[in-house]
Amino acid sequence: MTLNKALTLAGSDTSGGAGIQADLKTFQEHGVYGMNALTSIVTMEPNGWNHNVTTIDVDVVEKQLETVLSVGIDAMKSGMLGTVDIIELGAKKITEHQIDKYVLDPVMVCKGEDELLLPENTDAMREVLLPVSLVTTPNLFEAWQLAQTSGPIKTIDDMKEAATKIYELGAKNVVIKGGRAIQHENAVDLFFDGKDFTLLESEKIDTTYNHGAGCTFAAAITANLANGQSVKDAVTNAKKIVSAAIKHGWRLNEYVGPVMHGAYHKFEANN
Ligand SMILES: Nc1ncnc2c1ncn2[C@@H]1O[C@H](COP(=O)(O)OP(=O)(O)O)[C@@H](O)[C@H]1O
Ligand SMILES: Cc1ncc(COP(=O)(O)O)c(C=O)c1O
Repeated sequence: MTLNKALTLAGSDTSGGAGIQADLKTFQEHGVYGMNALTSIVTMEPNGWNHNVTTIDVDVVEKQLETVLSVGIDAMKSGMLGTVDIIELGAKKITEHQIDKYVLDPVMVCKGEDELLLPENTDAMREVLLPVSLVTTPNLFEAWQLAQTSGPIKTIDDMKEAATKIYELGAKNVVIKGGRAIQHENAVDLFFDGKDFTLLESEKIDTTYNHGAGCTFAAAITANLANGQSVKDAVTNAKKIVSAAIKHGWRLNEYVGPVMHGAYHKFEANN
């Protein structure tokens, strides 16, 4: 038996809910063999849970990418990338290795923190990663930054405007995650393939235990693509996975509640 293979180029969330940990757990849930190239390590201070980010040297990131790409992959995603050098390296490898199933999760902030990590990273993602992506999955804040719309995205019409701009920047498919913040009764994501807008709706869950939701969503899309699904099916099915993961989110400690990555298959797949 062989398994389809996926690569995540992302940071390590030492607390286990987001980052490569979320990606590899989600790949596993989809029967996909996960491999990774680590870009950064996020640690938390026990007193207050403030985040510290240590970036991996770009040469070491390149060696990891070469290791995985020499094996061969069916799909790839990226998450927290750390520096412009790593972003440019990612784009170069995607082009050189003709990776056509690449999902760009343009991670700019950790949940609950509004401050942009590094503005130059956003510019580099816009310029070199959007054009090589098959799908990109910004949240409302990230879509605003990538599309450079006049103000924050609040409504479905705002999402449509931003999705159109991000498509024009080169992403072949755009999913803007409305989540709990969008002005709508449901958690609505907007899917745009350059032709049609599709709203993906699920019940808005009242929880703060949502750490890792964005990573889990993008990883599920990547796994579905690795397994041969169309982009639209991959995104639609990933929405079910992340909704269940949020619904069953849980309290890790007084500071953070991760999603339950495997909740869909554990609790809901047979209902
Ligand atoms: N409270 C919520 N209830 C239901 N779905 C949600 C909720 N928050 C986020 N989602 C969904 O989870 C996925 C990830 O979104 P989000 O958490 O906004 O991403 P990110 O982690 O990048 O900020 C999206 O499909 C979004 O609609
Ligand atoms: C390594 C890493 N990647 C990505 C994220 C983003 O997580 P989320 O999926 O909650 O947006 C975080 C947040 O803490 C992180 O530590």
